[in-house]
Amino acid sequence: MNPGKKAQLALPGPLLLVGAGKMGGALLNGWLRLGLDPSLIYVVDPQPSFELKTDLRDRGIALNPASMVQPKVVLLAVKPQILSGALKAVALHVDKDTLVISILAGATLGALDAGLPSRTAIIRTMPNTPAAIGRGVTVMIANAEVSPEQRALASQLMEAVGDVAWIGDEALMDAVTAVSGSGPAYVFFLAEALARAGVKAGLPPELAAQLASATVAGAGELMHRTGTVPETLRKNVTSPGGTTAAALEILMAPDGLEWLLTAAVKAATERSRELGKG
Ligand SMILES: NC(=O)C1=CN([C@@H]2O[C@H](COP(=O)(O)OP(=O)(O)OC[C@H]3O[C@@H](n4cnc5c(N)ncnc54)[C@H](OP(=O)(O)O)[C@@H]3O)[C@@H](O)[C@H]2O)C=CC1
Ligand SMILES: O=C(O)[C@@H]1CCC=N1
Repeated sequence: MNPGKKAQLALPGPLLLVGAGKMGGALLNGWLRLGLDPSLIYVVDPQPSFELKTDLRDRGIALNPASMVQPKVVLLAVKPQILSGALKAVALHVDKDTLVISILAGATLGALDAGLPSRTAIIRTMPNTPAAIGRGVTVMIANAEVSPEQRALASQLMEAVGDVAWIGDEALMDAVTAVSGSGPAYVFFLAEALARAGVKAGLPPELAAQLASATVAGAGELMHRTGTVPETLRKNVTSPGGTTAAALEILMAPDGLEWLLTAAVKAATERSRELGKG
């Protein structure tokens, strides 16, 4: 995380978070870590768990308020399957000065616009859960109603929790979702699978899990901190004729990991397109 961004994180008015689940909660955690004023945050989540209620109360954040000042930003973080119902509720809180930011997989700018008052400023984004620790990456696209100030505000909010990339072609959003939105799950599965492989190679389960988690986390951190491309880092581990080369012969075979990831990303891209069709 860039500590220089911390002091700049401020809102021009209230932010309404609609859906405080895994991703909405991750963004909320990221913003609060950076000192965003909790009194400006309102959360709507119809059936909050005891933990969520307690957590928000302890942080001084209003949950399901009976009334609120018109928000400057509405962050829509519900499941795509309930989009139309959620938009009906959100529309009540939207006026010409409100920026609606959606993080929903598949939900197009057109679909969002159709459920909101005409000429609503909308930004479609795809974040990921490392945002909770300021290490996410978010891809964004704005509709024509978004002002330069609203665009800057959205950048500021998402840059506060990681990297940001703006795109101009919405069709890319499905593949973006498949690579970075879902991507953390692939990496966590790599840690799970590596641990299980270690057990099959004879390691005690606890040690295998420790080694696999520390290796995935350490490798990611090394790439992050050095800024070195992954190919170079991989080659640095691979001694000619050594153990890594023996493993990579399997992983880099035509039907190896890249083949599997290509199929996985294709499946996720197609699923994102399907979600967009409702
Ligand atoms: N998880 C991830 O890594 C990422 C998710 N996304 C997107 O984020 C969105 C949320 O996903 P995720 O956080 O995983 O899902 P969650 O189910 O964890 O979060 C959704 C939250 O919305 C609540 N909710 C249900 N109905 C309403 C409503 N009418 N109004 C307000 N809140 C409501 C749910 O409550 P309850 O549980 O009681 O139903 C839940 O707390 C999805 O659209 C997904 O595509 C995007 C990038 C990454
Ligand atoms: O699995 C999903 O549909 C969401 C979108 C990206 C990550 N989680």
